[in-house]
Amino acid sequence: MTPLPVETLRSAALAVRTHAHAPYSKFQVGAAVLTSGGEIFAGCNVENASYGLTICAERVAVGAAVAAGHKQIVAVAVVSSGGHSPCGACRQVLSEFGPAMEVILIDADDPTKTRTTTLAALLPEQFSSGAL
Ligand SMILES: O=c1ccn([C@H]2C[C@H](O)[C@@H](CO)O2)c(=O)[nH]1
Repeated sequence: MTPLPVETLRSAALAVRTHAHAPYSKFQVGAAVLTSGGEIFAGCNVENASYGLTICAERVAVGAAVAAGHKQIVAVAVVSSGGHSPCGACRQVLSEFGPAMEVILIDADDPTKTRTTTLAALLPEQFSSGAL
């Protein structure tokens, strides 16, 4: 298996995080997804004055990949203060396009503090098209 371009994903996630629209929570998140073809798409969280219409960084990144015609995701890098893992909704949306993807979690306060897990570990017994 080809090694993951962790540094490139980390740079993309760190760069896009600077564009986060997070005036309410002040919690900025950047995400970068890697497609099976090697392309990288990035997204940041986009909050809204209504609060409930906020879109997470991971889902913005997935949307960018899909909008560009890429539906197979092999890895996602997420950067936030503390290096937190994706929320439940994002785990489910990510699973649609890569149930076995690698998940790289980066602490924005110290980007050398990076840990890697898998979506299968974060979301066991994924609900998928196979159920329908
Ligand atoms: O997985 C997550 C969890 C939260 N957020 C964003 C949503 C909101 O803007 C802020 C605080 O929840 O962080 C993400 O982007 N991804």
